[in-house]
Amino acid sequence: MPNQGPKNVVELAEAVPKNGEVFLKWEDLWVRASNIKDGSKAILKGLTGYARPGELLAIMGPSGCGKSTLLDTIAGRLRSGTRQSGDILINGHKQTLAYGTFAYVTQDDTLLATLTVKEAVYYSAELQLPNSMPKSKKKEIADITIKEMGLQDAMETRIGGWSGKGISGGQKRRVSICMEILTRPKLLFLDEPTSGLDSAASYYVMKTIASQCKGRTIVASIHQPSAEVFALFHSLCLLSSGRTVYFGPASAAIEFFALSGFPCPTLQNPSDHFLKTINSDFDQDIEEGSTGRKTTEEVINILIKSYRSSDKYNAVQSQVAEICKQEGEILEKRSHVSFTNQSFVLTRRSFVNMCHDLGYYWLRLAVYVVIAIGLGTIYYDVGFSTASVQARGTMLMFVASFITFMAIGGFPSFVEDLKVFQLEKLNGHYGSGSFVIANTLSSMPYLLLVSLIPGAIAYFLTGLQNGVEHFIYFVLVLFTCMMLVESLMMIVASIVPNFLMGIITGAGLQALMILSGGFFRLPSDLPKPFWKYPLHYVAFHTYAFEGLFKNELEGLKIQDVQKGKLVQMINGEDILRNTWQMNMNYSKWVDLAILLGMVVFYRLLFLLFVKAGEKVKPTIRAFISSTSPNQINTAERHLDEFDT
Ligand SMILES: Nc1ncnc2c1ncn2[C@@H]1O[C@H](COP(=O)(O)OP(=O)(O)OP(=O)(O)O)[C@@H](O)[C@H]1O
Repeated sequence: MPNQGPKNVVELAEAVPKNGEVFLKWEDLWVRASNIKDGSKAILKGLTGYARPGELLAIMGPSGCGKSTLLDTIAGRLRSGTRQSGDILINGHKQTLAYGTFAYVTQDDTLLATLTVKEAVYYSAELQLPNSMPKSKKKEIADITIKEMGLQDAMETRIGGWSGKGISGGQKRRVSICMEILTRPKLLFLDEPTSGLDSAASYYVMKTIASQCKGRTIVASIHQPSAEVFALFHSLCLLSSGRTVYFGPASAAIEFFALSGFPCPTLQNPSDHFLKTINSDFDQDIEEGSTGRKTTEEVINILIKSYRSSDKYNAVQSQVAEICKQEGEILEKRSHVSFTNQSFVLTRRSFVNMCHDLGYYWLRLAVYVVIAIGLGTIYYDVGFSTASVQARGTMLMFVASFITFMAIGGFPSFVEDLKVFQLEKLNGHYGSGSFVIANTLSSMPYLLLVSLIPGAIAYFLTGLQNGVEHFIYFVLVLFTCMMLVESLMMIVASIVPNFLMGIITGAGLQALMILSGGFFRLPSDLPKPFWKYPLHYVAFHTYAFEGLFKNELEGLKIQDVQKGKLVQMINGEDILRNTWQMNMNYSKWVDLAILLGMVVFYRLLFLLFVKAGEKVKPTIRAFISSTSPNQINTAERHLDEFDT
């Protein structure tokens, strides 16, 4: 049975710290969106309503009527490009919803495709449930929640996504809900929790959600609920083009429509009737009692007028005034799992994800092995003649630039990771620092493998300088360069929103760095502005070429043979200085140290960009809400009111 009944819910409620109940009210809420193409338009037009503990409030309306915008606005996560005005009070106070005081299930399912349902929920439980709770208890809560969402049969199935088929869309929806209700939040927002679910699954999911209402405030936007699901709602907020058509007890909506002249036909699902009546996207005339047919726009206006003159409207106003008077507790931010624990759990999760995802490293390993064999056969046993100097140089250049360049191949997988991170960060599960640490640590063993195996094949087939130290140095430079390319791509991903544009940008940046690295044009021949200063010194390829060349030629004697006779032995150091114009004032280890320093710098830069985004967005939001009464100016209001 998917629903384990209220017993488990009560047990779980006791397992998490008890917070106070949450009363939410919004009054005269206006939201306008501005974009270059359409100019400025009102999305929400003077909405007033409330949500109370112990109740499930459903926001319904045709597609595009503003359901998600209303949820986002009351949850304090309105997207950029929008302005709002009006009051939103939580327990009678203007307060920002902090971590642990609420949960938000978004409309899109952003999940790690390679994890199984069980893994995804277990890791989420470890990340969200308090440090003090034993691991066994966290697992128990995760198991119960999985069962409540009817996912017990899919526990061992991969979630799946762009890289392969996994659970169904409806099951993904349930996994997303599952992960957000693990902490049994006092305030829960759900944006279309039943989209993609069949009618039975919708019913069970909504029944589970409704069964958790005790002491909790739940607001859900919903499309087309069945009659059985509709019966689970306590209150209904019906919207049309950002205006309230009805707000009040869900059970009284049928009567309201009937009294307004649009009775629900017998045997018709009430929610179907409501949505059909107020959907102006397909302007069909609607029969109204004895007065004949009306356009949908006319019908909506009749309903809005009818609502504003009804006792339901007055009841909402007095309920809102009542809630305003109750000065309840300020919601306390729940403490996060410790930073060390977050990093540890995320590292494990990321390691498993990388292992399961063929595209992250395994495919790259296979391609690198093929390329390494190719390199090894082309430069097979390169020898010690003067001709070998050029061969060694081009072979090392290929390794330092083109092999590392292909580390870009992991970008699509990283972009998927980043989406999950951004959502979980928004929901407050963990911070950017632990994500960066986890991603760095989990990728290291794979990068080492990807550098070691193909590196060894290419190194020994080519017959590069003998000695363990030389080989280890070669692998370390390859490993560090790959980390650098990955770090560079992380920075690109945090700035460029689109994955194709990200690949093009990352490839372009690397091409510029390869050009200025001192191989294709010797350092002294590089044009001074830009190519030499600063690019030659900024490009990591400069230090990679320098380190690998020094590693190969220092201590090596090159035989200058002419007409079968050995004319002279040339010192590798002389070749480095005179032919390749290498800076010999410092050792190859300094080059490696510079490369490692760059890895740290790039990762910190990524963290900074993510943090900057984190800081800027709330500041903008705070600015919007602090100046909210004047944000939508009077002229705009008049225009919108005229519209309504
Ligand atoms: N930031 C924005 N900029 C411009 N327009 C926006 C913005 N956010 C929302 N809109 C527009 O506002 C309207 C309402 O959007 P919203 O996502 O709230 O609708 P919805 O009722 O949740 O729709 P659906 O049921 O299809 O998800 C839509 O026409 C949408 O295009």
